[in-house]
Amino acid sequence: MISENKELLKEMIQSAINMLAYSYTPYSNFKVAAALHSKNGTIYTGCNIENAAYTPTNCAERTAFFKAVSEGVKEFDGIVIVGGKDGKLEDYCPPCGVCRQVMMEFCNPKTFQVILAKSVDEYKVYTLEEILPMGFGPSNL
Ligand SMILES: O=c1ccn([C@H]2C[C@H](O)[C@@H](CO)O2)c(=O)[nH]1
Ligand SMILES: [Zn+2]
Repeated sequence: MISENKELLKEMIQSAINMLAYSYTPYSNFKVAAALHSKNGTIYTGCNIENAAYTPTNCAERTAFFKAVSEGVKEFDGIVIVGGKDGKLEDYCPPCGVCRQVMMEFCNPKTFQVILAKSVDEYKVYTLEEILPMGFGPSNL
C-alpha cells in the first residue's frame, strides 16, 4: 500500500500542492490538483481546467489519469488530491462521482488508495472501494 511509504506520500502531496498554480478556474476559483502514482513509479500530476461553456470542465483527477493513460500507463497505486476555494487548503477535497468512476476503470478498488490532503502532514487515506461501494467496472462486463 502506497500510504506506508511516508517519503513518497510527502513527495506526492508536495507535487499536488505545486500543481495548484496551474489550475485554470476563472469561473469558480475553486482550485484542485492531483498527483497520481503509477505502479512503474512515475507521478502524473493534474489540475482542474474550466471552460466558458462550463460542461467541458475537466477535474484535476481526470487530467492526471488522462495524462498517464495517453502515454500508455494504466496501472496505479494511489492518488493524492488537494483543493479548495482560491486554492486554500482549509478542508479535504473529495473526488466527484465522475472521477471515482474513472478510477474504477483503471484501479483495483480494494487496493487503490485515495489520499485527501491539507498539507504534507495532514491527510486521510481511503481505498477506492470505501468511497465507491459496489462500483461498476470492467469486471462487470
Ligand atoms: O473531483 C473534483 C471535483 C471538482 N473539481 C473542480 C471542477 C471545477 O473546476 C471546480 C468546482 O466544481 O472543482 C475537481 O477538479 N475535481
Ligand atoms: Zn471530478
